[in-house]
Amino acid sequence: MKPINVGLLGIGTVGGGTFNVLKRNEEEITRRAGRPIRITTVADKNLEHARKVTGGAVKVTDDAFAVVADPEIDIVVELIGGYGVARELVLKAIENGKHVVTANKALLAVHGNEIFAAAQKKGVMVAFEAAVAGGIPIIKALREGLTANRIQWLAGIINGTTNFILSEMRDKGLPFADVLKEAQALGYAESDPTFDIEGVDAAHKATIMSAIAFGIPMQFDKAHVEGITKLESADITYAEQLGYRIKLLGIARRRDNGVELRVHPTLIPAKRLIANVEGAMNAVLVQGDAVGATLYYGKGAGAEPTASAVIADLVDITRLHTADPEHRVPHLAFQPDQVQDIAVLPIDEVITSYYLRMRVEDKPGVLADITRILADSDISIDAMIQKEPGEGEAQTDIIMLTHQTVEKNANAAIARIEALPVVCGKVTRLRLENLQ
Ligand SMILES: NC(=O)c1ccc[n+]([C@@H]2O[C@H](COP(=O)([O-])OP(=O)(O)OC[C@H]3O[C@@H](n4cnc5c(N)ncnc54)[C@H](O)[C@@H]3O)[C@@H](O)[C@H]2O)c1
Ligand SMILES: N[C@@H](CCO)C(=O)O
Ligand code: NA
Repeated sequence: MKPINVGLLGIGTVGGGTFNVLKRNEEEITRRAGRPIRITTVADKNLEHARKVTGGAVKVTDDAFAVVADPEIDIVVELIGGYGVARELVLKAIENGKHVVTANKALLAVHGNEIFAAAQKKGVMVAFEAAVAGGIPIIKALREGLTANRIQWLAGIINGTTNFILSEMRDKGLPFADVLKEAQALGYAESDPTFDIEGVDAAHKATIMSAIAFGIPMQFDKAHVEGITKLESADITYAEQLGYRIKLLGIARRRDNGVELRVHPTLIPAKRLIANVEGAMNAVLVQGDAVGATLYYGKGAGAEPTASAVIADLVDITRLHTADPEHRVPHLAFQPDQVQDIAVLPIDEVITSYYLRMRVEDKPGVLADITRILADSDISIDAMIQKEPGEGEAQTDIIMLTHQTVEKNANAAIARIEALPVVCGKVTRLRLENLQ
């Protein structure tokens, strides 16, 4: 059996994992793929490290462009990351007629439309299972397993670093900065960890999933992105008291007038399975009209879990590459000429429930003033806590959970509440999803 030849660009965390798993499970993988998958060349700008990992078994170079131009290479695996050189290398590989496997969600969310169009034109495959939720086969599930369904919404814990931070802060009371350093040492974080903690990485992944779920282009620039850096521990505690957990969720939801695409800290009922996903684990909940709710769980980051997805893509390509391009699974689940230009809704138009925390004067009638404003705006209250003021304190906290409303309506009501003389400072507002 003639091996399929792979050029590996970047042998860091994921590249190293890919190299090792491919070697360890070589026989089993060959039995599945139908022919050996052989890494023939590794390109990494850190030559010494690349030589150490590969142990002299393959050709090592610091010139990734030479690899994408090498006529012997059938598949290029891009594990460098970022939008710069990675974009150039992927486009060059496609131009040279090579299939591409990438774990680079940033690249696909921002330049995916260009990359998939180029691949389509050239008749090559671009596979990216590792780009969303690492080892969980969520791309496969959305693209192939759920094709009978009109997918209504999906919501996922799709950033291991932030889920790890939230879990460790809640369980062990550890400070944010210390836990972030630990996540970096464990290889979960992006090279720029602000992408993790500010929600950008999760938004890249949600963007990719929204395209496959709804048959729309990548619209990362329209996604609403909020991270966990402004989250206060008081809200994590109050949420627990009300029976909720706070998770950084990536949400994509079909509405009559467009698609919601948003990442933000979200209260979810503690009794939901997904609320109990802890540490660096990921989980994605997908609601289809025929299948109902389905939940996908597993390791979303780290060397070997991510390598698992990279290699699954290599096997898929090995099996399919001799197939007529017309008969392959479409890159983005829908046939390329069937992608619909459905717009992502501005965040003001999103429909969700809210958690509101406000500091108020401990005076009669305060609660009545606040509930009147909410009633005027047609916002129902679902649950409430009013704290006793501390010893000698003239102020106290009120926490409310509301029913669903359009965000602009909630914002207008909150502005009126903040204008009340008995309300001190800003109202803390978090979104809440029941995920049903
Ligand atoms: N680490 C994870 O758990 C994880 C999970 C899923 C997806 N990803 C994605 O996988 C990709 C790789 O991530 P990683 O964590 O392995 O990163 P990494 O920083 O550990 O590895 C990147 C490697 O690329 C090399 N490199 C950088 N510029 C280069 C260039 N111009 N030419 C050749 N080599 C170059 C670096 O020397 C390094 O060895 C990123 O797109 C990341 O978002 C990572
Ligand atoms: N930085 C990412 C890696 C996996 O994509 C995370 O923490 O989930
Ligand atoms: Na995946």
